[in-house]
Amino acid sequence: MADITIIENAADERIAEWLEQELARALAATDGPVTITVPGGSTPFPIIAKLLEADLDWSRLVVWPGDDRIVPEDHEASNTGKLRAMFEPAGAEVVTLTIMEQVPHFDLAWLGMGADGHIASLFPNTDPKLDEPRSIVRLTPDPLPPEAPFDRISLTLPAILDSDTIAFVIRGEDKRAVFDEAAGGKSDLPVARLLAGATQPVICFT
Ligand SMILES: O=C1O[C@H](COP(=O)(O)O)[C@@H](O)[C@H](O)[C@H]1O
Repeated sequence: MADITIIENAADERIAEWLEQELARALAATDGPVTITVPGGSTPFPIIAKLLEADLDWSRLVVWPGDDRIVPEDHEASNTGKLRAMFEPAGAEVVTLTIMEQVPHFDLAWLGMGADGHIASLFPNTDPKLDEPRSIVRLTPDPLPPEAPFDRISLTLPAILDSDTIAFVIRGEDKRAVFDEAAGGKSDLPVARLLAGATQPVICFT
């Protein structure tokens, strides 16, 4: 079972500071690129806005959306479009998630979670597996989430787990209960399957 550290009631500034430290450490450890995957939805963007105030060598950061909705990048539901609009002016690269991409090892895998226990776009109905041979898959959530009722593209569990550290931001009591059950091995939701396969440190900001 994963080694999970929970940081309670973390404000966006606190999470951005932690991300800055992680990125600074990774950048200092190499002359090459530092590669992270980040979530979409709504939770991460105010945190990313704070993070981008940091004085880092953004030109060496490669950002992979962990998932996206199958919509044009200028659609309001596009995770990639929002990430590109934020990270690219700072000098970072934002990858377009397609099933043709070769997914690298991530210095950091940052995840959100839905109240249904989905992570990235690995929804419960899609039965994500730890031994999935593909790194990126296209999926249809069922039921379609009303806030973003679109087909999806997503990193798979093995692709997310190929990372040095996993960080979650889980806001709200309903999500927290789902996360705690998963962390305790008491559910079989996608988040529980990921945690069951995690051998790296996991930090969860609530
Ligand atoms: O649809 C999605 O939802 C999850 C959770 O989003 P949140 O706004 O409730 O935190 C997100 O992690 C995922 O990337 C996104 O596509």
